[in-house]
Amino acid sequence: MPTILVVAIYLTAGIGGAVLIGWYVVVAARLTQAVMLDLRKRIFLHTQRLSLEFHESYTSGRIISRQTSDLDTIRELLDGGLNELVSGVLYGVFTLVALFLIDWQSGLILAVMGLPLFLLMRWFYGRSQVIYRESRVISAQVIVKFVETMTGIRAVKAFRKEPRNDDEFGELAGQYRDVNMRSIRLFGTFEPALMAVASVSVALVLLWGGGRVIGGALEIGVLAAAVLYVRNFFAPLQEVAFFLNSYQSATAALEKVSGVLEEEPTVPDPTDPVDLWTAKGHVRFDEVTFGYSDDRVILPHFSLDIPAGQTIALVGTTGAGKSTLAKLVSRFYDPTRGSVTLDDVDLRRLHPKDLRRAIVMVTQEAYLFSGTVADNIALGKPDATMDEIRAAARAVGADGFIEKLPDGYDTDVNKRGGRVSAGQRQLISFARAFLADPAVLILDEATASLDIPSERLIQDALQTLLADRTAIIIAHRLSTVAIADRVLVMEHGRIIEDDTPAALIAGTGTFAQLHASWRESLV
Ligand SMILES: Nc1ncnc2c1ncn2[C@@H]1O[C@H](COP(=O)(O)OP(=O)(O)OP(=O)(O)O)[C@@H](O)[C@H]1O
Repeated sequence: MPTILVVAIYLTAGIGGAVLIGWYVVVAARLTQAVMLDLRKRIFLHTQRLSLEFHESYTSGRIISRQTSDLDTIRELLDGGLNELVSGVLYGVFTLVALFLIDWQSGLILAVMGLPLFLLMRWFYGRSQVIYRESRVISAQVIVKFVETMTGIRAVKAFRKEPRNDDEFGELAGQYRDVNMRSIRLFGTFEPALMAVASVSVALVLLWGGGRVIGGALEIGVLAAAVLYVRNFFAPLQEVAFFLNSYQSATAALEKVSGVLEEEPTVPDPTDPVDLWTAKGHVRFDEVTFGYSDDRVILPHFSLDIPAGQTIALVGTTGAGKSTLAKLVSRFYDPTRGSVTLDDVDLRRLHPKDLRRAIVMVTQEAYLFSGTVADNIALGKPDATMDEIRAAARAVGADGFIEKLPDGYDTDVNKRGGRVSAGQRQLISFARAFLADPAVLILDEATASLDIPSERLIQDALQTLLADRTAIIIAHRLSTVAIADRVLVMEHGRIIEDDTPAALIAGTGTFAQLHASWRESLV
């Protein structure tokens, strides 16, 4: 009868254990996936919200490594590490208690051996922290190098940079291998040391217990059980060490991820925004001082008044601060001192929605997102109808080439055959801006990379695009300047000339000289 009872208990425990494990696996997986989903979304939303200043200094490769390898490391801990820790600790505690109950002296020996065990664990924990931090940094550098090379593949090929890149990547990948080897070597030292502590503990229990068995103070069966318990105590510690290993690796990754999540936008949304539903487009710089860093001022005490509806052309030597001025009008950055206003409202107080609707910047790169041509134009007004999209394309003269594309407006811009030229890309981005219909439009060197026929097409498109709105054009080509009402010549963050194109050409200043040499180059 007792045998049947024992067997029944054993069976019940076995089946109960299996059911619990099954349940645990599902619940743990659900929890892990929920945490990962949350983290993944938070990193994306947060990095997208961060200001341009962050993105101009934090390379895209580093952001990618936060989203990929760092998150994977955290997932590995949640996936496997936690149950190892829980089962390891429970197993260890139960074994120790059981050992004390059957023979307290053996239990005491094991408790004393806890000191070298603790020291060993602490050493391992400290070392692995250093190694995994290093590993996260190098792993990010490997991804950065890869992303940078692939993003700049045209420049890489043009300058035959492949061999140098191979060397640099090989060097980084080698460093990554080395740091991984160090973590494996650490484990390789830790495991035998753990086994040595276990063996010494068993030996001590055997020695002390053996003496007592010979003296008749202890039964041989109890000694055998004590030795088994001591061995059992150490067995799950390896699992705990595995946990510590993934824990350290995940902590290093989490440090990196939270570093990004703790970044605050340097251009914060206003707490008490002013509504400006229909902006007129009056832009003013009032005693603005700005620098990207504290030690270098780019725009010193800069003041400028652009009445609504005026078209301004910004001209000047490279590095004069033209793009910086445009970034301040778009509120990609805030001034260090002074203010930039739209219709007399400080941009810092404008509701972000109103700001984005009122001020649009078209950059030289004219980025097209994956999707159709129509999708890309509709970016300017997400709820636009197909008729509005077509009308916008027609207005800037983009409809001709779009209709010739394999699927017209439904052509996927990233698919073969859907690829468009630089000028066509520019026209699509003009159509996008036209549809957005902002009160203020900024064009940053929009025509710099075009050939003459495309440029002419674009000049026509520009005329339509700029009508009835405030426009700031940064142009190196003087042909673009001709359509402006007013030309500003910038140098070292200051305006040195400010007049109509005709008046400046007639004068003897910098612009007149620039214009004269441009005319000569045309002959
Ligand atoms: N993100 C940045 N971080 C630090 N310095 C910057 C940054 N962007 C520009 N600068 C510096 O600010 C100065 C003005 O740059 P800006 O791009 O405004 O000149 P620009 O007149 O538009 O020149 P270009 O005609 O060559 O585009 C330059 O000296 C440049 O080095």
